[in-house]
Amino acid sequence: MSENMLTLQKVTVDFSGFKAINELDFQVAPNNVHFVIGPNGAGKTTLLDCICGKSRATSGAILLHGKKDLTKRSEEKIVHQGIARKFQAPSIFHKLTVMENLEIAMKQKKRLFAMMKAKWTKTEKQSIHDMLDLIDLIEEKDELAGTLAHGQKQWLEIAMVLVQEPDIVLLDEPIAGMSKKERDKTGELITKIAEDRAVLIVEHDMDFVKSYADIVTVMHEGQVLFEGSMDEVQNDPKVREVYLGRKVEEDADNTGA
Ligand SMILES: Nc1ncnc2c1ncn2[C@@H]1O[C@H](COP(=O)(O)OP(=O)(O)OP(=O)(O)O)[C@@H](O)[C@H]1O
Repeated sequence: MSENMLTLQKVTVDFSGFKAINELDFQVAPNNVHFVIGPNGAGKTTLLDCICGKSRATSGAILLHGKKDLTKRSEEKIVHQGIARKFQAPSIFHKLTVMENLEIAMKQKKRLFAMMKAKWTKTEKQSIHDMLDLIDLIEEKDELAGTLAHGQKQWLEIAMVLVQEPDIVLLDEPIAGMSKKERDKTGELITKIAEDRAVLIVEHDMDFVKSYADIVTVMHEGQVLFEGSMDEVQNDPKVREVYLGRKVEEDADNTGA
């Protein structure tokens, strides 16, 4: 059995007495597309925040490859150690080309000394080309990033995360605002990404989760309510009671059904 890549042991995130995450035990295994779902306020974003160092765990440990407790490390250090996050809103440089955006991401990975040498190595050039190929933006490489379609901007940002060669990629609602075609393409991209690393995704769109999940964790009140395949999740009475049952009604209200 493969060793877990990331392990959270009794992690608590306490905001002035309110525990958004409460003694959470949680694992992410390599090569898994791992979704986190749950009602509003369940602690999903806080989970990503404390893994990437944006919020601090008040107690507990976060271990990468069974060692290196990340709870005291800076966000920058955590990225260097192999965990990279893409936030919901794209933060690409609109006035730079697609290629230049990827080059900037690549430079962030290089250490200052290496950066001063300036020239790209053959391997780095190949890596940028592979990324453009992966996100299907080779033809658009010289276009300004600001002119790309919404989905293409999101894929570019995913590629900017990937050139940093993370072991784990964290994604926050990656398909928000996308067309059906863009969603399908994003799902395929995520599946490919997970061939070499783990992908942990917070998502509200259950059809998307169902199509691409290897494993689904349902959170509720800062803890794991249930974990398993999407079929198991959908058939679990506790999950239906606190989340999926309510969600079906909410989604129907939102679409006016
Ligand atoms: N910085 C903060 N200070 C105080 N409370 C916070 C802070 N960040 C989050 N919370 C609270 O922690 C709880 C969990 O929030 P979180 O954003 O992690 O939930 P979520 O599951 O991602 O919800 P949603 O699906 O609505 O995004 C919420 O009650 C939220 O109000």
